[in-house]
Amino acid sequence: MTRLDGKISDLYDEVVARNPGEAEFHQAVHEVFDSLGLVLAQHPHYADAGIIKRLCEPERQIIFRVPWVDDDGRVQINRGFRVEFNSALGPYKGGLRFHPTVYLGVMKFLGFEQIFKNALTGLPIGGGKGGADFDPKGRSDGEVMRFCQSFMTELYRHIGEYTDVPAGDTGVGGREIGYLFGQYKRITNRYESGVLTGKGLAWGGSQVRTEATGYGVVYFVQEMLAASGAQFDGRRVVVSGSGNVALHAIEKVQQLGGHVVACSDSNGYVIDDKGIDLAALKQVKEVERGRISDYVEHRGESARSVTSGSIWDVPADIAIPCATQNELDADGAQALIDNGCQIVAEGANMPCTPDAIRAFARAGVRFAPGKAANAGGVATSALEMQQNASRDSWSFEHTEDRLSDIMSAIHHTCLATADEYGVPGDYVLGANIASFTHVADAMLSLGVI
Ligand SMILES: NC(=O)C1=CN([C@@H]2O[C@H](COP(=O)(O)OP(=O)(O)OC[C@H]3O[C@@H](n4cnc5c(N)ncnc54)[C@H](O)[C@@H]3O)[C@@H](O)[C@H]2O)C=CC1
Ligand SMILES: O=C(O)CCC(=O)C(=O)O
Repeated sequence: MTRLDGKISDLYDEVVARNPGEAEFHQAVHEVFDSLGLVLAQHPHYADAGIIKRLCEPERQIIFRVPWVDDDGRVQINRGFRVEFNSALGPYKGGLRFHPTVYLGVMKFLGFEQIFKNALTGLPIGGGKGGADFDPKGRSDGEVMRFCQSFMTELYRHIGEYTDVPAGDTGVGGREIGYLFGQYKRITNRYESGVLTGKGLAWGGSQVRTEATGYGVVYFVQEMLAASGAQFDGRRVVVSGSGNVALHAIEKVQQLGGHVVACSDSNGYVIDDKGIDLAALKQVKEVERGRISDYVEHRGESARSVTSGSIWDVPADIAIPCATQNELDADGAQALIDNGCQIVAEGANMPCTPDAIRAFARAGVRFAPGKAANAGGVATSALEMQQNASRDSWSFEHTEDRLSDIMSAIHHTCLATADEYGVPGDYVLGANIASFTHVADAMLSLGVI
């Protein structure tokens, strides 16, 4: 990572020293700090009031044991987390991730990002994140249910409609939210719909929440194209991943006239010259829960599977990384640049390494950071909270219109802030500065807490 300037560099060194061994958290903090020099030059009072230090220290970090019994009758132990990072703008809000790579550093990077992402939505939600080092892959429904019930048996005492509102993330979808909500309801004897989002449509969920992150990132790209008078219009798009965010990003690109030619999972990627067939992909990933290579069997000659190399070698006008953190490095960025890619928008959280982002900037590739581009998911969660609070349920069309308006407003905020600070077109600086000042001003109003 590059060296930061002056006072902000000392603050960064302090964060690293206070949070040893948490590389992903350091990376997320560094990315935000890299934008703050410009703000502090004009508004030194943010540093004087200790706002930056306070922002880097979670308000509360909960770590707990999650014991459960597998199908063979063996006792399994996992570690659960909830990092309640910042509640200046509203109750802590952010997803739960179930994945074997989960540890405190990943939870803190995701919770830290969530503060700024949620601020950009303009909705009253603070930032938090949670999860467990549980691997749902290969587990039966019964095992997933018992795990979720045990996880909630501790988590329930920390969350609530006005306190902390978890949702899904990697490894946590509708099935898991159902089991978590069921256990919360049972323990508390309260039908508190607003305690979780991403619920089923029959029991308090919102239309469009499932689709929202993937649709939202594509709406954001549509705005980036429109800013230079362009449209999707048959442009070649590569989307990494094949989970919730990727599937719905592919769907929306296709609806808007783009041509998605490749997608992936952790085993490799597929290229389909005729364009990814979404029905076949959903069959493989959502019904059969198979590998991405199985897609080829559904498609015949137009598709092929690649298990070595990188999806970023596939020529594309637009790249939308939707899988996981640090999946697109400097080599991947160079391959995209060499093939003429013009736009990269992060559907996942922090999928591009700092070197990749610098390479895009040098090459003039327009780059949208996740905290702006993938904010549609959490924004629609906040819309779900609004519907729960008013005991209402909106139509798909109305909710999607709200999502599209929110993504357009975030795009406008990024560019307007970048202009204001003399860095036109810089989405990273625009997103970081706009969200930082929003949260920082709220924190200043609330006093030293
Ligand atoms: N679900 C949501 O509403 C939101 C998710 N995100 C972020 O989007 C990303 C994906 O999340 P979801 O789609 O919800 O998770 P998911 O669990 O539904 O899907 C993850 C996908 O990524 C693939 N994958 C994992 N590691 C990979 C690798 N190294 N290379 C290629 N593919 C890989 C998996 O095979 C799977 O297809 C995560 O970074 C998550 O934090 C961000 C905002 C909201
Ligand atoms: O909908 C939510 O509350 C969480 C979404 C999320 O985890 C994210 O934006 O990364």
